[in-house]
Amino acid sequence: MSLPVVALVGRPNVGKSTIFNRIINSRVAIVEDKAGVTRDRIYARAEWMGHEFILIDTGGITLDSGEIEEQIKAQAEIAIDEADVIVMLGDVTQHMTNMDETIAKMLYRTKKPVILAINKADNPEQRTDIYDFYSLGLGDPIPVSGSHGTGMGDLLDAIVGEFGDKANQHEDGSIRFSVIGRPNVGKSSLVNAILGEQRVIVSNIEGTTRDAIDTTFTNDGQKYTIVDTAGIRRRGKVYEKTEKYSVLRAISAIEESDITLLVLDASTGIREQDKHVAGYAHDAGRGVIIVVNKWDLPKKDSRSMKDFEDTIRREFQYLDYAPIIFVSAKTGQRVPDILKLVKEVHENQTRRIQSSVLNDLLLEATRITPTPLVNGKRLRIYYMTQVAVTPPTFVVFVNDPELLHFSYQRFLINQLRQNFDFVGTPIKILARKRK
Ligand SMILES: Nc1nc2c(ncn2[C@@H]2O[C@H](COP(=O)(O)OP(=O)(O)OP(=O)(O)O)[C@@H](O)[C@H]2O)c(=O)[nH]1
Ligand SMILES: Nc1nc2c(ncn2[C@@H]2O[C@H](COP(=O)(O)OP(=O)(O)OP(=O)(O)O)[C@@H](O)[C@H]2O)c(=O)[nH]1
Repeated sequence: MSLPVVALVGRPNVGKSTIFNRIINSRVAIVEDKAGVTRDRIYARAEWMGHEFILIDTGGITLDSGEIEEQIKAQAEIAIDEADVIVMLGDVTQHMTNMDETIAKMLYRTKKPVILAINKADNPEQRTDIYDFYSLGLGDPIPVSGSHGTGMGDLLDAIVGEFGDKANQHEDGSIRFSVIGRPNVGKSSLVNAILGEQRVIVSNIEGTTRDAIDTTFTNDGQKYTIVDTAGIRRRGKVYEKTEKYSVLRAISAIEESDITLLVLDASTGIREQDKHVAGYAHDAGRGVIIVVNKWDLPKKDSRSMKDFEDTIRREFQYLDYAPIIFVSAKTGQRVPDILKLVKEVHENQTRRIQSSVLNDLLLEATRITPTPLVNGKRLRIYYMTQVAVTPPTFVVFVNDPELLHFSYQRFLINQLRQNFDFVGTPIKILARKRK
């Protein structure tokens, strides 16, 4: 479930974003760039030889003010705090600089694996020039050329070679959820309100590699883990005030959870930044619950809740599956219902439907709404089966996958939602050609 995080660091202009884009583009097929969701280019999922990971370009996270020196120090700190593997980039055309030494010195402090890659080694002579960089004391430098793409395989092999067995870390039967939202919506207050009623089993356990703090407790016989409360309780570093960093923090919390609570503030309404955070929650394919906090504040009448709900549905159309709950961390109103909802969504996202039942549904659905005719060719659906949970993923075997357009896919998803409880979870449909 949780993916390893790889961070790129290096002084300005060494080619971090070029290398970043190279690594991303090596697996274009997996990127799902959804329209309407703002993408931050500092973060992406990547894949090499079957190993999936998260790549961060720390160069994209800059402080509002500060000298270059301070900027790169903050970037190196982010890598040290967030990553499982750090890649330090140098530039062979500029040789080794004082700034490279400064970064290297910071990286000595970490126990995490550091890989040294030297960029702009575009030709054989330059590839021998990289040996200067041995004196950084970070091991064998790997020559790469972001613009030509050479050496990328060696770099990626070295990166994935450092991944431990991270995927099997969280198999303790607990439902993992994260609490995300823009600053000041009341995330910490909510976490405290939820925890206030619980007997916390384990708290403040440092993540194995990341500098994250998870909290585990049992409620009504079910174990829960709140992921990454470190990101919620400020640790007081300068870069934590930057928006890109808080987005990054939210993203790693989402990636490590089954369910994400997206917190909105009833007293301020929906802001642009809420939409960015919501987009990431949706993209990850996990369960989502929209929590409208500070419900004690607005003046209310019988329509207030419905009105707010309508606004949410309009602003976050892609989150149409997410239930909405109105709470107050301050008064405790409906706070106990949050965990009930988390448990329910978890049941839904792990729900498995038998193929025979699915095919009865398919028969009925295609009877009500016949499959479309596309350029004179009719889509034929032969069979449907569930292949995965979290999120529930269904494969439909068809005569021609190109004929299964978004609207009919949408129709099938709606049929599934009408017949089974999938509240809180996205549903994926994949088309395969029947042989
Ligand atoms: N010759 C050569 N130029 C490169 C290579 N990779 C990147 N460059 C160039 O180096 C410059 C800086 O590249 P970026 O990827 O923007 O560098 P960066 O480290 O992200 O820079 P900051 O955003 O300032 O941190 C650009 O002009 C690139 O075209 C390479 O492999 N060979
Ligand atoms: N009236 C009211 N105030 C609340 C409620 N929840 C939180 N607040 C207040 O809102 C402010 C922000 O709450 P926090 O819990 O610190 O918010 P946060 O989202 O963790 O903030 P950041 O750490 O900045 O991301 C504080 O002054 C809280 O007392 C609520 O339900 N009702």
